[in-house]
Amino acid sequence: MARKATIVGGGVIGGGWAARFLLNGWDVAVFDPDPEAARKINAVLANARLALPALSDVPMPPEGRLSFADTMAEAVEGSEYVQESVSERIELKHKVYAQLQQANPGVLIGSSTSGFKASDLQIGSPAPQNIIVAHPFNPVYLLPLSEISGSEKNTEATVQRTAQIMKDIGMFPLVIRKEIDAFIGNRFLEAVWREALWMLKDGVATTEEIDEAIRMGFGLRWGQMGLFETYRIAGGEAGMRHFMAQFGPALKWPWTKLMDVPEFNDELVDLVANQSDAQSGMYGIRELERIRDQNLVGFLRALKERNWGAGKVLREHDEARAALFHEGLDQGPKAEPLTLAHLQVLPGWIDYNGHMTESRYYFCNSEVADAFLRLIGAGMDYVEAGHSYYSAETHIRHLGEAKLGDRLTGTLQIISADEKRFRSFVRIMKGEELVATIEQLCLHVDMKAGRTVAAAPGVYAKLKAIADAHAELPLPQGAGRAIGQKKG
Ligand SMILES: NC(=O)C1=CN([C@@H]2O[C@H](COP(=O)(O)OP(=O)(O)OC[C@H]3O[C@@H](n4cnc5c(N)ncnc54)[C@H](O)[C@@H]3O)[C@@H](O)[C@H]2O)C=CC1
Ligand SMILES: C[N+](C)(C)CC(=O)CC(=O)[O-]
Repeated sequence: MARKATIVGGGVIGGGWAARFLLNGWDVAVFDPDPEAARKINAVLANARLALPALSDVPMPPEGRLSFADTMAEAVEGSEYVQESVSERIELKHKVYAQLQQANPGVLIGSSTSGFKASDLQIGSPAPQNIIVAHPFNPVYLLPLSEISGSEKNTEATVQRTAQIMKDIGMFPLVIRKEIDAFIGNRFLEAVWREALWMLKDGVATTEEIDEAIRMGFGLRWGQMGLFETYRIAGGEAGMRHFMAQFGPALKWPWTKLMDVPEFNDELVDLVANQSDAQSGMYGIRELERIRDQNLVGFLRALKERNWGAGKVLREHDEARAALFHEGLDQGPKAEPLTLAHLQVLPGWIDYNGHMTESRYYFCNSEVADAFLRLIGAGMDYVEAGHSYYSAETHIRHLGEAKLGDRLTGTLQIISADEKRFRSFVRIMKGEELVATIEQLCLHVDMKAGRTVAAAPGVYAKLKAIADAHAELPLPQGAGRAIGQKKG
């Protein structure tokens, strides 16, 4: 049965949380008295469906069920976790916790608050130990950070449970070691924000110039290394100590107006809002969200390739999902093709013809073949020890169409095998429909010597057992075929 999360407050952040939980397979019940809430959440969800699955080639679990509740009690019934995302008003948050805890006394409540401490949120609660901060960053469905901040009333077990829930939905829980207003991220962002407002107010720069200064330069650095690792490199070979020696004195120079705040009045609001309209008003907000999401997906995927920073979190989440997805795939030799992969057609797999692009058929075959190699004991350990199977020849037949979101299954039949090679026949199925077949000859190679050799006895024994079982099957239709062309 799917796990259930409750989202109270379905605005910008609640919508993002709902999308993250749903796309990770949780059922989600939303409570928000705003009559527009369902429309807004569905708009966020539509963008999230385009973006989140595109981070990975590992399929997401089946999407959870989204429901909108008429009361908070209904929303929280049977729920494992509540993410409170109502407006940033402490008395409103207190009111919400009172209702939630009355309806479901033991439920764990994480707050999206941008700055209230857990001990502020817990005031007046009969069960303060169950209220904790889980502060996300927008867009919640793409950015992994969730700052977990508890008070002395929270037990370590509660902190760890919240952190585990965040991990389960692909986030990076950063447990804050001391209670402070605004945690780490917003304390930092607030400093940057104040400086930006001063520069606007003083006529030093426009909103656009400030954004260019960030996105053309240090913003790119921060996304992958943060502040300290970046400055360590800036110290040259002598590293951080040299950096400190050179730039330490600047702490006393008048570089910043941080100690003061510009007056918050209509004039300042107009200045910022008008310049922002001039800079970006040609895009709708949902359109800007999609642009942002696509940029983030590309950036995050690049980090994942390098297993670095946020990319590492994505990779770990992929591995956890892949393990779940492929659970139970290990199969003994039987006179039937082995079902070895479950795949989902992702946004990046679609070509200009609106269906799965050619190279992904080869990718699907690789997923099936790699699962087969693991099954016979020729996985990564075997490769690292110096032996592997190389593809020598491949023939793909496209028999149907795979479209965005389709779930595909890959089966493999061994047509023939000996110590040095095997010939496989992979079927890519969409339900009962045969979408493609991929026939391949693989050679067993000593990677160092660069030549074919006999497989290790243990590997060959497993391969042979499967090949013997499959010898009872009829030769698949289309096996051994060359490209056919009817004379017209
Ligand atoms: N917008 C942002 O960039 C971020 C906001 N946050 C925090 O997330 C929380 C929500 O902020 P946003 O989503 O930006 O605000 P928002 O204004 O977009 O959404 C707030 C939602 O709460 C709903 N609401 C009001 N009273 C309610 C009640 N009694 N029960 C249920 N729902 C109720 C409103 O109808 C609205 O849909 C705040 O605590 C904020 O500090 C955290 C990270 C980033
Ligand atoms: C502006 N803000 C304080 C609501 C920002 C956040 O809380 C985090 C974010 O997404 O930048």
